[in-house]
Amino acid sequence: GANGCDGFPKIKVAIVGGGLVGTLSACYFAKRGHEVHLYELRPDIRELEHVPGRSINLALSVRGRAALKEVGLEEQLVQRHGIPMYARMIHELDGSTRSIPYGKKDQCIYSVGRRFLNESLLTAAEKYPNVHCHFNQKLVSANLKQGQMTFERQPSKEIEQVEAQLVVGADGAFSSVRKQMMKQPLCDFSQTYIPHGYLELCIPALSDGTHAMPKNYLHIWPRGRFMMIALPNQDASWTVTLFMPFDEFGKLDTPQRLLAFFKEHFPDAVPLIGEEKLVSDFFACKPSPLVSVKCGPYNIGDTALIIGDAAHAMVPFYGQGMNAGFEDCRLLDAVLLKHKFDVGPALKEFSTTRRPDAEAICGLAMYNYVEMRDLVNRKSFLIRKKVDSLLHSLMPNLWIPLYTSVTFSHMPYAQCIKNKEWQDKILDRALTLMAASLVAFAAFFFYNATY
Ligand SMILES: Cc1cc2nc3c(=O)[nH]c(=O)nc-3n(C[C@H](O)[C@H](O)[C@H](O)COP(=O)(O)OP(=O)(O)OC[C@H]3O[C@@H](n4cnc5c(N)ncnc54)[C@H](O)[C@@H]3O)c2cc1C
Ligand SMILES: COc1ccc2c(c1)CN(c1nc(C(=O)N(C)c3cc(Cl)c(F)cc3C(=O)O)c(Cl)s1)C2
Repeated sequence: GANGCDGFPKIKVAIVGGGLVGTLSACYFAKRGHEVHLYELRPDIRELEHVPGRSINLALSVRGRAALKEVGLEEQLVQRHGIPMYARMIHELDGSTRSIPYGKKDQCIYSVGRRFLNESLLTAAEKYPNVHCHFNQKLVSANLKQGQMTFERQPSKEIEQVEAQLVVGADGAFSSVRKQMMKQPLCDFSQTYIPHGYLELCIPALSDGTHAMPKNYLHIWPRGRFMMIALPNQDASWTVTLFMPFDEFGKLDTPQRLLAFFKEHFPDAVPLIGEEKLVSDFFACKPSPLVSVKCGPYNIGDTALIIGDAAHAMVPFYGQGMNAGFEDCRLLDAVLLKHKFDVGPALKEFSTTRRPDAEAICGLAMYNYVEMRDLVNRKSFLIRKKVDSLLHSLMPNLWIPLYTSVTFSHMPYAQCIKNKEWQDKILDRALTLMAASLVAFAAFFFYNATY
C-alpha cells in the first residue's frame, strides 16, 4: 500500500471480532495510519440497554495496563474507572476473613467492567477516521492466503465478500478465523474443557450506596472442589463468580437445595446476596463451560494472524486471559514496527516468540486450577506466600515469586516458569540442607550426650 508520512507502508487490515482484544488491536493499527475494518458478530453493544446487576468484571494487571497505556487509554479506563484491589480477602467457612497482600503497599490489580472496557475501546477505535466498524457481521468462511473473507449479515443472512491485505482474528475461544487456519497443513490445535463450570451472581450495594464488603479486595471463598470469587463494581455492587463441577451444579436443582448448599459452604455470603436474589440469579441462567485452547502457528504467511483467546484461550484461574490478549496487541505492534511493517517476517517472529509464552500462561492457569484445592489448606498457600515475600524483600531482583512475576511484571510468561523452577530447586536444596544439618546436629548432640 501507499507509504504514510512515517515512511511505513499503509495496509488495509480486517479485524474479525470486536471484543476486548479486537477493539484494542484496532486502536494500535489505526494509530499507525492503516485502514482498519472491524467486523463484529454482535450488534453495537453501546446501543443495548444496561441490565443492572448484570455487569461482568475482570482483573486487569500490569500487562494489560501497559498495552492500554500505549494507545493513551490507561488513565481514562483504569485510573478513573478501575477499582484497585491491594489484597485477596479469604473467607473461611466460619465466616472469619484474612487478607494476603498482592505485594508492596502500592501494588494492586484493578477490577474493571467488561462492558465498560469493550464500549470504551470501541469508541476509542472509532475516533480514528481510518477505522470502520461493521456490526452484525459474522465471518462464515475465508480464503486466508488471499485475504478474502465471507461475512453473513445478522439476522438477514445477506452475504458480503470482503478483501484485505491482513486478516487479524480476534474472534475469541471459538474463533472462526482459527477454524479457517486449521485447514492449512502443519497447524497444531488442542482444546481442553475442564469439569468445572461457572455462574455469575451479584452482591448488591447497601441501601446507603456503599459496598457490602471491604471494597479494595479480591474476595475468595476457597472450598476445595469449588470456589467463589468476588470483584467490586463502580456501582458498589459485587460480581460474584461461582466455580463448581457441572455435576455439583446439577444437584442444586431446587431453591431449598441451593439455599442449604450456600448456608453450608458460603454462610457469610447468603445475607450479602439475599436469599431471594440468590435463588432468582442462580436459576436465571445455566453455568458456562471453561475451555483451554492451544494452537499454532498463529499466522499464515503475511496475510492472516490470530490473537487473544482465538490464539490462546485459558481457564481464568490466573486472571490473565484479557491481560495476555492485550499484551499480544502491544507485542504485535512492536514487532511490526521493528520490521518496518514488512508483515511476513513480523508475523513469523510474533508467532515464534509469542506461542511459548502463551502456552506457558495457559499451563500456569490450568496448574492454578488443579492447585485451587491448596487454596483450601491455606497453610501451604500462606507459608509459600510468606517465604516468597521474605526472600523477595531480601533479594528483590533475584527472588521474584511466580505470582508476582506473572501479575506484576512484564517477564515473558515462559521465563516466569523457568524462574519458578529455579526457585523450587533452590528451595528444595535449602530445605534438604536444613534437614540434613538438623539431623547432623541432633546426631552430634546425641553422641556428645551419650558418650
Ligand atoms: C469467568 C471468566 C473470568 C475471567 N476473568 C478474567 C480476569 O479477571 N482477567 C483477565 O485478564 N481475563 C479474564 N478472563 C478472560 C477474558 O475474558 C478473555 O481472555 C478475553 O475476553 C478475551 O478477549 P478476546 O477479545 O480475545 O475474545 P472475546 O472477548 O471472546 O471476543 C471475541 C469477539 O469476537 C466476536 N466473534 C466471535 N466469532 C465471530 C465471528 N465468526 N465473526 C465475527 N465476530 C465474531 C464475538 O462476538 C466477540 O465480540 C476471564 C474469563 C472468564 C470466562
Ligand atoms: C472475574 O472472574 C475471575 C475468576 C478468576 C480469577 C479472577 C477473576 C482474577 N484472578 C486472579 N488470580 C490471581 C492469581 O495470581 N492467583 C494465583 C489467584 C488465583 C485464584 Cl483462582 C484466586 F481465586 C485468587 C488468586 C489470587 O492470587 O488472588 C490474581 Cl493476582 S487475579 C483469578
